[in-house]
Amino acid sequence: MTPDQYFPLLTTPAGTIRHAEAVPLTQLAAQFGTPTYVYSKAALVAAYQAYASALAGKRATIHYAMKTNSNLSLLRLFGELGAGFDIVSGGELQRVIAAGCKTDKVVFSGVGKTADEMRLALQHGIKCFNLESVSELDRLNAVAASMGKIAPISVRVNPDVDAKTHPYISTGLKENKFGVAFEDALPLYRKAAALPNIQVIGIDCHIGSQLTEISPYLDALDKVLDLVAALRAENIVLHHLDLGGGLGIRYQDETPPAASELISAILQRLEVRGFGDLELAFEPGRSLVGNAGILLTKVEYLKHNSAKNFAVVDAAMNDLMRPAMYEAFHDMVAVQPRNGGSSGSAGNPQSYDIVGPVCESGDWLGRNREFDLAEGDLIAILSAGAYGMTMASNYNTRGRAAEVLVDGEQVTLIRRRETVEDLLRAEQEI
Ligand SMILES: Cc1ncc(COP(=O)(O)O)c(C=O)c1O
Ligand SMILES: N[C@@H](CCCC[NH3+])C(=O)O
Repeated sequence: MTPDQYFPLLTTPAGTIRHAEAVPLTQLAAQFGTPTYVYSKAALVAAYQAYASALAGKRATIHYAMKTNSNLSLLRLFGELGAGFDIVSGGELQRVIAAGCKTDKVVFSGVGKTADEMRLALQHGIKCFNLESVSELDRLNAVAASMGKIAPISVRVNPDVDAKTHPYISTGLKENKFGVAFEDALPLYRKAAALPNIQVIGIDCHIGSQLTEISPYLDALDKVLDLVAALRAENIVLHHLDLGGGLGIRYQDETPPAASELISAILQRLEVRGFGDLELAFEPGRSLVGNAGILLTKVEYLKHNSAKNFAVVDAAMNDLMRPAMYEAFHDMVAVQPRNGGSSGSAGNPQSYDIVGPVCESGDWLGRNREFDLAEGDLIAILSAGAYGMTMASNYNTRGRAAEVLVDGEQVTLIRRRETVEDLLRAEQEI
């Protein structure tokens, strides 16, 4: 796997500077500073089109799971391409509105929806609430009644299948907090169908994230279809089937199926089981943005002791949480490889731990990486478009990174770097 297969990272003909599309990363660092998230419009569009073309001719909606990366410019781009959104908070709905996107293709997931969030979603006429408990159903019915509205719902079913992913990002097992246990779903639907301010419209299932195999999807689908059939027998007819998100990407050596392979396997199973007529919904996140983004960072210091070589960079766990949180692997490349080496390892390579300036031993971004480095060098951390900026924090009073969108030769700053004034403002207002 070469870096260009993760992200359109190009090398100049002279082999000296990596580019994001047509723009040298050195130029972006000089213009916007570091750390900076850089996204490729071409990569975003290609990832979306992979789903859209696999679903061409079908009644289906792609709801971008915006928790993955909720920058307004990305939302606008996906909205223009035809996407709806999967949200998990009222704040995310306000982002959809701020981006100028339609709210009638929004599905609302999450185990803890507040009454205020329900009200906001009902005011804006979202497509569907993906319900995760019986208490939530009662609350939604009451909120909708108080507004004189009917709330459209799906039940998010927890099919108890092993998604074969990291335990922290598996959501479809009994012990996970998500969804309604398979055996409780039918009674919940019966109850929902009888409530005056609820309209049953669909069924939903999301079994986890960073899935690299098709079989767990099909196992979940089979169980969900059993429920659809049981509901039909009781005259509870569903209009759509939402299979969630979860498709993995390649960070290192994973071999996830392409979106087209996953979708064709799902469509085939639906046909075989006699449910080819169901309208479909998907909630992809990571597979749309993960490999469309990098985090550009600068080496501040090289530090050596008898056990380790450290490259202290200006990005940290507060910018990219995934290594600290899940021991996740993110590949890295030198922006100006020395001596023509692709990762900067051709001259005097050494094994480095790439660490940030935050006061935690867990503040590392990569371990035992071969690099030929000097202080001041730039490193591109790959596969950083998903769950990067959205999980960033201000720990150590560090302003969050800038975000830049590249489209060919065109560069747009889509979020400026946070200043300390930004961080102090809410406290000084009191
Ligand atoms: C309900 C729901 N839908 C969609 C997603 C998107 O998942 P992914 O980024 O793995 O595609 C998530 C996150 O795992 C989720 O919780
Ligand atoms: N935040 C996780 C994925 C969580 C998925 C949310 N349901 C990650 O970085 O991989």
